[in-house]
Amino acid sequence: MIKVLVAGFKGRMGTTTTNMILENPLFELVGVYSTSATEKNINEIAEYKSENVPVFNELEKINIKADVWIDFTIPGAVFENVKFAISKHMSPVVGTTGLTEDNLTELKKLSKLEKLGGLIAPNFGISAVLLMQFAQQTAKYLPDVEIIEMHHDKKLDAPSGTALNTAKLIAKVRQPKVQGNPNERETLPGARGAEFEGMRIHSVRLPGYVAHEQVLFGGNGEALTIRQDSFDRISFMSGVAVAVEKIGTREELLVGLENLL
Ligand SMILES: NC(=O)C1=CN([C@@H]2O[C@H](COP(=O)(O)OP(=O)(O)OC[C@H]3O[C@@H](n4cnc5c(N)ncnc54)[C@H](O)[C@@H]3O)[C@@H](O)[C@H]2O)C=CC1
Ligand SMILES: O=C(O)C1=N[C@H](C(=O)O)C[C@H](O)C1
Repeated sequence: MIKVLVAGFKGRMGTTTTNMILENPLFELVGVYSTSATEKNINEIAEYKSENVPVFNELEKINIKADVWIDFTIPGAVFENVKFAISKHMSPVVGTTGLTEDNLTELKKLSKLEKLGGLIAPNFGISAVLLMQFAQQTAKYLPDVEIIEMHHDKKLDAPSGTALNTAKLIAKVRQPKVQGNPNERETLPGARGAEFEGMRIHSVRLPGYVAHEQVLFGGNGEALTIRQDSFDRISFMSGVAVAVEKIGTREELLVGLENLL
């Protein structure tokens, strides 16, 4: 069985992930971590009363060994968490957003030194992975593009990791260009959204939403819109399970679930 630790286990994604790990016969939950936890064992939580899994609320006090460290925490914590996991030879499987390019470079270096597989996935949902691939393909032919991401109103970061990654993938293949009227002027600041390499990214936050993205392409007298919707956090779980199963066969840190599919 693959031994798993879930960091951020009390959060929206952490709870769904903890349940998935407990239900999957290939996985064994050997520890959970959250800085906000007050319990010593997960069985103090009514929903998990028949389980026996230690709870940690400080990184340095984590004294168990897992094969895989799953991280769904917060942008401000993920870098230190992943460095810790790698130093203890636990393969990181990370959904938390907010890692910078410099962070990624350092984590890749550490994984290589440790000869340890790991995955950072901006999105574990297959619909989002496909959307990013289709968008990258489309941008070769329709370079005028705007991205709209829509999320629940508890989300901390904007734009979403998925939207930023979509823009990065598109930027790799499209001719650099600044879109819109060169003389355009915002009469309300922010009206044109965030700018990434000439593309605009718009972030919507509303109750009732989970995670959604539209990529809009415009051409001469035509347009193409690509959209994906995660209506439920269960949509991310098959991607997380694939990553946990396969990451032990790798010896480097990968970015993007498509590398394991
Ligand atoms: N890659 C993907 O497919 C997905 C990624 N996400 C990302 O995952 C992250 C978590 O999202 P949610 O579960 O919605 O957030 P959440 O706010 O519900 O959960 C975060 C949890 O982390 C805990 N936490 C805070 N600091 C911590 C630390 N230093 N160490 C351990 N735990 C800590 C909090 O107490 C909280 O319980 C976000 O960055 C989000 O963008 C969310 C959904 C899918
Ligand atoms: O915070 C979320 O909910 C999500 N975060 C990730 C992101 O920022 O792209 C993945 C998904 O969009 C859900």
